[in-house]
Amino acid sequence: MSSVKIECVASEGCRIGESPVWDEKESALVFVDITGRKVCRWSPVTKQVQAIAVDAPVSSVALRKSGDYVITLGTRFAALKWKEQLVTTITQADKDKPNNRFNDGKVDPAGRYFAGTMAEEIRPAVLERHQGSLYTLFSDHSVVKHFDQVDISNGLDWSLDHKTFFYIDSLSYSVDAFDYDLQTGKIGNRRSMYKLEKEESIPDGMCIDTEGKLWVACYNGGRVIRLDPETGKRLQTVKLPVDKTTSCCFGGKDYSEMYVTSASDGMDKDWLSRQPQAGGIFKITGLGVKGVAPYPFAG
Ligand SMILES: O=C(O)[C@H](O)[C@@H](O)[C@H](O)[C@H](O)CO
Ligand SMILES: [Zn+2]
Repeated sequence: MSSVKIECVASEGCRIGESPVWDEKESALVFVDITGRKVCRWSPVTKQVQAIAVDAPVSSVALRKSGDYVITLGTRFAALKWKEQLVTTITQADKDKPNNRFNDGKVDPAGRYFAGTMAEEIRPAVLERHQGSLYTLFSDHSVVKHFDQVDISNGLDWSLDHKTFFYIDSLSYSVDAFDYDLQTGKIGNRRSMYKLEKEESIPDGMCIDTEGKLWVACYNGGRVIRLDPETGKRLQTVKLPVDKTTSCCFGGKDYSEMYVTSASDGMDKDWLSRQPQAGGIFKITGLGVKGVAPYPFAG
């Protein structure tokens, strides 16, 4: 634990960096800048970020079995062809809510794309409440709504045995668990697994490691925390040099490195001058634990 090392690998300065995903085929980290309206790809070899500009807030990106990516764009699920820089709509959600947009999303172990919505923020964490819903995009491109009344739909992942779905609605300050049916993609029996402490602030994106423990990025908390879903206890805290840590994933060789995205939206000049790396991408090594490869969307 003492050899934990944190490095800012891309300091381009996202407005809201989010949804980091390791793309093994490309040996690169894919992520989005939500309000910057960009899908980005960072190569550890060139140390450069390539970006594709899109026409709406892009809140998550996922791998696709057929190659390339799927994204949540505004209130749409869309396909993104990287080389061609081509975005095509798959389907739209929340048609009756023009002020909404998608937020975090992730593909389940069976290849279904889960993503939730929220009202557009007036400023960070300030928005019309209860406007969001959680959706699944199936491989046949049909969409199912699981529930509504969500404030800020955020981090999600599945337990190693695929029997539990973990989910964060940020303004509940809770990491929740559901029973998960991998056969059908249905969720049920919601309960709180962990309540954030005050200095941890707002729970945002999360990912699971190969020991079945959850890593949660704490927005305004400047940290990632490792939780034990069995006991509901926090096992570890890793602090970062920026407050607005938004999400995390494992990547790199054998998924032994952790990547953390961050945001700069909502910070004034003073705050930004104290944290010049705000909006950067961070690599954490020496955690002594590995992650699970991301699942590609099956459709
Ligand atoms: O990164 C996200 O998931 C949201 O889009 C952000 O806006 C923050 O989470 C939010 O401001 C804090 O709750
Ligand atoms: Zn988020």
